[in-house]
Amino acid sequence: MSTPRIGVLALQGAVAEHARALRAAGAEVSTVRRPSELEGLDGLIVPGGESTTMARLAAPVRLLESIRERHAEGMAMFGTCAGMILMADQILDAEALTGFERIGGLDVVVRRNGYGGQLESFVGPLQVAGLPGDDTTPFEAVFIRAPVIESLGTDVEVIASWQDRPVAVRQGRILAASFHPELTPDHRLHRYFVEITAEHKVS
Ligand SMILES: NC(=O)CC[C@H](N)C(=O)O
Repeated sequence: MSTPRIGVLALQGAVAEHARALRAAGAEVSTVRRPSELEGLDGLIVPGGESTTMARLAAPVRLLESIRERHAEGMAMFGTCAGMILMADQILDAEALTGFERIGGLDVVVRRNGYGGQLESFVGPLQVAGLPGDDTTPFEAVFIRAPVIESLGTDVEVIASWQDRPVAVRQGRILAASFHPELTPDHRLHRYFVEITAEHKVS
């Protein structure tokens, strides 16, 4: 199987950390700032940061619409924190996103900042189902102004929960997490995404 090509949306947020983790997980990595840079990608990570800032920066070149189209054509997506917010079909407490185009496609309802503000950031050890290699060692998940997943559709599989609430989910070739998997040296979630991307690779 050839190496999957995975982009990292690089408008704002934890871009370099995702790129490093993806390379360590065996992908060929590039950054994406404009629609033409989505060409030939098998997968895309939309990082954490600030969903409102990303939506505003993407708007002039209609980048989020292009991501939605490329996903419909087969590109896998992994949204972390703000990235998950942009992929959610419904967002609560999202007045600041009103009028901005989003990606959508993930059948969940999320609440922005549902885990509180910056001072409520925390690290939670998670059991994540289906990770490549070892899925018994807890994954140290970093939550920063994280979104709460309030509800999910029947096609959405919960792969990790924190205090009885889902925090990582998969829906076909979409992976999403409330937390920041790129901020710790544990690359198992990135490897999992590389595997999903390779499974759905069209080229
Ligand atoms: N760490 C994060 O990505 C925070 C997300 C932020 N609360 C938002 O709405 O985009």
